[in-house]
Amino acid sequence: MNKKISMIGVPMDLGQSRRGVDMGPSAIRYAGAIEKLQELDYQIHDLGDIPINRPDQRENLNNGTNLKNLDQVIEGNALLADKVDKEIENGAFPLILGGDHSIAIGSLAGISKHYDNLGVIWYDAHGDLNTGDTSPSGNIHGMPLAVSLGLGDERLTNILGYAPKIKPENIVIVGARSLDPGERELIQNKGIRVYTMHEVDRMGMSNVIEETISYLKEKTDGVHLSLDLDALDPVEAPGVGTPVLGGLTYRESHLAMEMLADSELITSAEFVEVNPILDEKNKTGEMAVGLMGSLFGEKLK
Ligand SMILES: NC(=[NH2+])NCCC[C@H](N)C(=O)O
Ligand SMILES: [Mn+2]
Ligand SMILES: [Mn+2]
Repeated sequence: MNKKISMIGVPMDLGQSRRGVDMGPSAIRYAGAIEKLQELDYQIHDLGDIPINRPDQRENLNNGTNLKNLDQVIEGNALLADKVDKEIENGAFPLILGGDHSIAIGSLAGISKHYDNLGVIWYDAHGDLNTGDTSPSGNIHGMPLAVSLGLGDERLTNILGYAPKIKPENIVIVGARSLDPGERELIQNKGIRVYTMHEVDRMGMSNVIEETISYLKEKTDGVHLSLDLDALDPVEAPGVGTPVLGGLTYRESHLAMEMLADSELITSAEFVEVNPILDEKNKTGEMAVGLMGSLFGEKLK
């Protein structure tokens, strides 16, 4: 793995409706992310947080659409995309801390520029494959994967001036258990590979990740891990804004991260949706750091 990591916080909470997820980057740092990675011999450059324009009085600048806070989400993601782009150019591994999942729009915009066939592992209870037309909520954090496929509002899909960012056959979703009708249709039509909780239960995480690795290995030249903490079961990881029962365990997730570390496939990553206001003593932030450790090669022997 690239030993040079650039850490970028994105205190974004405008892609959804619950306050507090803007404190996610602080919670993850406070749980010891930098120390953990230093212990593993990485050289960490913490770039601090991207400034997010969050007026106290939420104006809901929808810009004539049903997408909540569209203007501010675009603004924040454009800044993030630029920063990520530059860090990769400098030879660093971008490690992005959220913030709600809408920030994957900016991450992927900045990352994918550098690859012909970027793979994406979307570790999430949700598909985040909605567009303005299919979204039940208007929350942009339910749309970043669709946006990255080039679907939805052009101001989102076109960040950094190109689209699409990724190809459907280069995506693997793991842990899904809440998919809206429009998302299911898209998965079918585009042939996106999804391991729902049903497959995880039947096959076991070990086989799921083994298949994921061999599926992506052949055709990608880099793989981004987008890890939404709500992939984990909310009994274990309560600090998330859109919890869904029946999720992945912390142990299972560790195994997944360890196998990904061994594969040496991952070239960028983000940890999103940690909401310390909804958490219990920063437990979810600590889990994010624990999983990060495994992803970056932490071993007991
Ligand atoms: N990143 C997330 N937690 N996304 C939750 C999305 C929930 C729902 N599918 C929606 O579109 O509103
Ligand atoms: Mn989710
Ligand atoms: Mn998500």
